Amino acid sequence: MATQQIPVVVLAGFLGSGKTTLLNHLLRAGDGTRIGAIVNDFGSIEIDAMTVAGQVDSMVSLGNGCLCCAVDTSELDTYLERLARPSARIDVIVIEASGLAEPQELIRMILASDNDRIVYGGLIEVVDAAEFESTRARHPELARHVGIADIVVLNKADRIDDAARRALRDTLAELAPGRPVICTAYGRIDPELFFDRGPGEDHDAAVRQLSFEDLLREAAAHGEHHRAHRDEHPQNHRENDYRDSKEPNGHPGPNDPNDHPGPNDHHSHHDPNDRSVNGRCGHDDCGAHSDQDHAGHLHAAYESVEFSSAESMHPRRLMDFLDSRPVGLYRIKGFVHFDVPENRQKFTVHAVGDFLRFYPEPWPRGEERSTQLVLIGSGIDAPALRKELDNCRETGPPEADVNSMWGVLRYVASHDGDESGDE
Ligand SMILES: Nc1nc2c(ncn2[C@@H]2O[C@H](COP(=O)(O)OP(=O)(O)OP(=O)(O)O)[C@@H](O)[C@H]2O)c(=O)[nH]1
Repeated sequence: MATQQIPVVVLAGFLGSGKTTLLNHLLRAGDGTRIGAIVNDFGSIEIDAMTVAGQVDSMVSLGNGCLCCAVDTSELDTYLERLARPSARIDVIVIEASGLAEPQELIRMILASDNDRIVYGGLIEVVDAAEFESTRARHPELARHVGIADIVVLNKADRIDDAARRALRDTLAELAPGRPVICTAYGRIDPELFFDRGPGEDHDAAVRQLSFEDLLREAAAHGEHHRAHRDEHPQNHRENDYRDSKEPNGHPGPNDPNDHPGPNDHHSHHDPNDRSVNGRCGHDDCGAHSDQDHAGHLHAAYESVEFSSAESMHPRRLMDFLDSRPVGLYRIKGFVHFDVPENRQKFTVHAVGDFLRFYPEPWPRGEERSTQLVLIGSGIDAPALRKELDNCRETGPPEADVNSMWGVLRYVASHDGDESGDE
């Protein structure tokens, strides 16, 4: 018998636009809505997954590489299956795409799933107010991503002035006609706009948080294994097979679309009916349906470099590296360990274009101090970047003193938006 289906919302947006920040806000402000998060990192060190894992128990990570290019979607199917299991009592599943993913490919995967407990819940496209126009000049396909969104979040509104904000709103309204454009700072949106469903009456507060370990245990109890799943459900794993939507009117859209322009809105831009007979998503402008043809995908032009070090980093040498980073190196994220008196916290670092911030916090109990960085860019020299970072390590007795921290401390900002850093 049909039960209410769980909406699967795709959270997309270019590198560093604020997807993880928004997701963490939803997880904190969800007001009892049980959110299952699936995080897709581009680099093999899963920085986003680590950040989100601190906020939510029901989180699974699809690391390394763009999910949109997965020829074998069984991993996604497996995770959707786990999160949608009635015992998980999840109200909504959010997939945070990598900053280079093609959202229409993710949508296609969700629509193609034969899991009848889930339903595609809409695309939220996060736009970096400070970077959008220059990024769009380099990647015109971003306009297409905005064009297929159900809700556009104009994030980092704090970084531009009123006139620029008005101009951007107009541009986005043109790119996504009829779709709501919501201006935010630090992704602080009203969760009601995204999630139609509050917790059901049968939701016992005591069991509200189900840990990922619980999900794994449950999976083990069911003898579930990635391969087993594939063997059991070979129909899930056809390659280049675009099935029709399982349920043409599958959107739950419990909200009155006139009340809440949420992604589950019946007027969603992605009505499953809006698909041609071969099951493709039906958008003329999608242009990237072949699993082999990713030349037009954003990530085709980008590569990621991972760097890890058990040794502490010399702050001045690291700042020299960051200050002289090549233009193509658009995104850096990770954690840095400095062995400097009074500065031995975990320094989370984010660079997005010219933007650079450090966020010092105590190291979580039991977490080994180390530096882990992911660098993402276009036309970058990976071996040279790794070598430069290697040179920032303190391989002998720590040389850095408090004074050498000044360069770093100039860029310290708190997570809640205290913008004290220089640019
Ligand atoms: N000033 C400002 N900074 C923001 C805002 N939202 C996010 N940031 C900062 O932007 C940086 C990147 O944010 P993330 O949430 O990690 O961005 P993302 O889209 O998940 O990044 P990728 O997954 O790498 O694509 C972090 O330093 C955030 O603190 C905002 O509204 N204003």
